[in-house]
Amino acid sequence: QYKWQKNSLTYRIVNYTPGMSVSEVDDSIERALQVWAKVTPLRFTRINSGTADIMISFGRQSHGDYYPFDGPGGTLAHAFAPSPGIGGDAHFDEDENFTYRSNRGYILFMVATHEFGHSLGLSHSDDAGALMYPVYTYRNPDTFILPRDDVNGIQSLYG
Ligand SMILES: CC(C)C[C@H](C(=O)NO)C(=O)N[C@@H](CC(N)=O)C(=O)NCc1cccc(N)c1
Ligand SMILES: [Ca+2]
Ligand SMILES: [Zn+2]
Ligand SMILES: [Zn+2]
Repeated sequence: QYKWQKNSLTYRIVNYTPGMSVSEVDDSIERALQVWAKVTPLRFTRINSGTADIMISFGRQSHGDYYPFDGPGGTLAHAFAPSPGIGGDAHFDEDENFTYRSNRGYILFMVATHEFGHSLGLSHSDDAGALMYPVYTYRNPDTFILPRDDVNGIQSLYG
């Protein structure tokens, strides 16, 4: 299964990161999902208990799957391609400095939008301007526009 077979998906923010307020994390996650919803028929509904399609959590080092994080730097987060169970889930490396807007540290909104691309079935792009390019580059979250390569990628799956 390489994509979701339904357009209505649930998500749950399982825990939070100390460096940001609850509302900043909630807003970053919601806006990241909306980036993809805007260019597809996908719709995201938040639940606050039970198992969602997309379970979102922060963890460090070994955190319950076979892909332990690596401390500050290196891997910032990872997400699993669509499938039952862990598919769709997004994990963020607690040892990173995630921020709401400042360019010191990693903008959670940007990292989350990238990770949710994976959660929806996208792999990395070799287009250096793409959000799905493997390496993080700072972009102003207030003026962010989803690059054409990413729009084409997601619409080839859900257009
Ligand atoms: C092999 C993967 C587990 C690497 C991992 C990733 O791609 N996660 O989706 C990751 O954290 N990659 C780093 C690469 C790095 N350390 O620069 C990254 O920044 N990914 C998040 C990201 C966020 C926003 C934009 C882009 N292009 C990439
Ligand atoms: Ca790391
Ligand atoms: Zn993980
Ligand atoms: Zn990635």
